Amino acid sequence: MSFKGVLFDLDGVITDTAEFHYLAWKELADKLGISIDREFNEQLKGVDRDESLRRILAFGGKLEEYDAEQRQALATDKNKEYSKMIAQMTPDNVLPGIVTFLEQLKAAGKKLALASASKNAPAILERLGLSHYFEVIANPTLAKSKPAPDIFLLAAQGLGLEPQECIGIEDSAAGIQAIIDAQALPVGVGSAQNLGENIALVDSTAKLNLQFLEQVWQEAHSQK
Ligand SMILES: O=P(O)(O)OC[C@H]1O[C@@H](O)[C@H](O)[C@@H](O)[C@@H]1O
Ligand SMILES: [Mg+2]
Repeated sequence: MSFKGVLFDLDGVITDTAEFHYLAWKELADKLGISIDREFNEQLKGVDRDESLRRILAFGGKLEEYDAEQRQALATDKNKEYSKMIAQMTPDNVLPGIVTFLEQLKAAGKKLALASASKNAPAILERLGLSHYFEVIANPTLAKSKPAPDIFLLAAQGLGLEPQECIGIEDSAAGIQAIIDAQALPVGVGSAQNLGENIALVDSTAKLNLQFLEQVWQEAHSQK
């Protein structure tokens, strides 16, 4: 038996919007007098908009200064900047190897779903010209933020599969935790230092391919 579905994160896996999120948050943080760097940014990856802002404010010791309504206004400002960046995106912004990988998965009859925390996900997939590969885009407004497993559970359910029949692909620590807790099989894009020692990893999306996923699946299931 092999896996039947693949549940994809978007930002940092399919396209490098992780960088745009960072730049937009950094601009806002600078205005608030809070200095964030790329190392701190790892804690924002995969996490939803309000929780990201809360983490930035807490990092600057200013969380108590802003109530939910003020945070909402700040998050809207950030999203305006971010929206300007994504409006410039084209199919050239798809990360290396991803189109070939999606083609391979489709040809092998795998079902594909998007399990992104981003409310901008449908617009980004459109700009990248990739919407038609995905049967389901799980709605993040119906799910608790990663590391809760909800968005992956929703994505698997949308495909009509059990999470145990799926592989989840993520670039964030929060997302890997969500995949594990959903009981799907995680594959990380990134370093063991950021994502953990005990999961299958690639250091570049160019290394994602069907054969690699089949191998990871067989290894995980032969250990049982
Ligand atoms: O603000 P958006 O587009 O709804 O995105 C929410 C989150 O989506 C995740 O995919 C990103 O990794 C986070 O950095 C981001 O905060
Ligand atoms: Mg991501």
